[in-house]
Amino acid sequence: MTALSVNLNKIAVLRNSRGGTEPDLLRAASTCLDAGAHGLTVHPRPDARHIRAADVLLLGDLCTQRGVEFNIEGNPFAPARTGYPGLLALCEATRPAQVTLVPDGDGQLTSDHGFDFVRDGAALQPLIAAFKLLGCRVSVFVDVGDPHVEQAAALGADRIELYTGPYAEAFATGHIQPALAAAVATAQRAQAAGLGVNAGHDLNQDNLPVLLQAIANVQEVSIGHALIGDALYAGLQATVRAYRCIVDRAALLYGAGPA
Ligand SMILES: CC(=O)[C@@H](O)[C@H](O)COP(=O)(O)O
Ligand SMILES: NCC(=O)COP(=O)(O)O
Repeated sequence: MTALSVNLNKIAVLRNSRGGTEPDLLRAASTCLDAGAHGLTVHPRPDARHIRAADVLLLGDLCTQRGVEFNIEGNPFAPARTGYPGLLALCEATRPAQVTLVPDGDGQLTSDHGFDFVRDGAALQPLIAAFKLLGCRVSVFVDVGDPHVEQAAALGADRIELYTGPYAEAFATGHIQPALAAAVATAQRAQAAGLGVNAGHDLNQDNLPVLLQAIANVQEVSIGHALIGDALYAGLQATVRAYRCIVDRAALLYGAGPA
């Protein structure tokens, strides 16, 4: 079975836009778990643009209480700075079930590529070992078509996360087959090397079923952007009705009647 881990970054984006505490991240997280999510994902960025270090601690506690998987994503090479203690320190404090290593830079709008194992392998190896010493399963972000995907196993990783952004883009344009076939081939090579396969980035209700049909044994998908967007559409009607009830009732009680 494929586990669904909900990425909460976008809830934090909305919260931070007003500088307060709403929408409440823990309430959103609990709602996701109540609805059946198998786990929670966060990708705290060093610039603290959405998830902050304090959020990671609280969500880690929630996952422990609820007995579900917590997945922290981030760049293991990004140095600590004010407001960001570094990925290893965050994992030391929260002991997530899984850490997903992603080679993203500060200037990136979002994650947009996997590791270059030839360039980064030697530096990654001791870091992977350090995360495993903390008891974390280690997954590494990998490009579809990476010719060195087996290196992830040699470096000590347990899983790869297939970067599905290009697949999602191909799906949206209707030219699915080459991107899908490449994703299947990379997943199969990883599995043959003994790695588990996770997948994520820009997955949605349209492209996810096709991916899961094509790739056997995807162990986890982490989904945030589309899922939180869908939640807005799914909830807007009921929410507007609720506010409309309030203004109509007020008009009846205190004003000239409903508009
Ligand atoms: C690794 C990955 O694909 C996701 O974590 C994605 O990067 C979400 O991060 P943002 O929400 O910051 O775009
Ligand atoms: N690892 C991918 C993830 O957590 C969510 O990516 P997205 O659905 O926000 O693109």
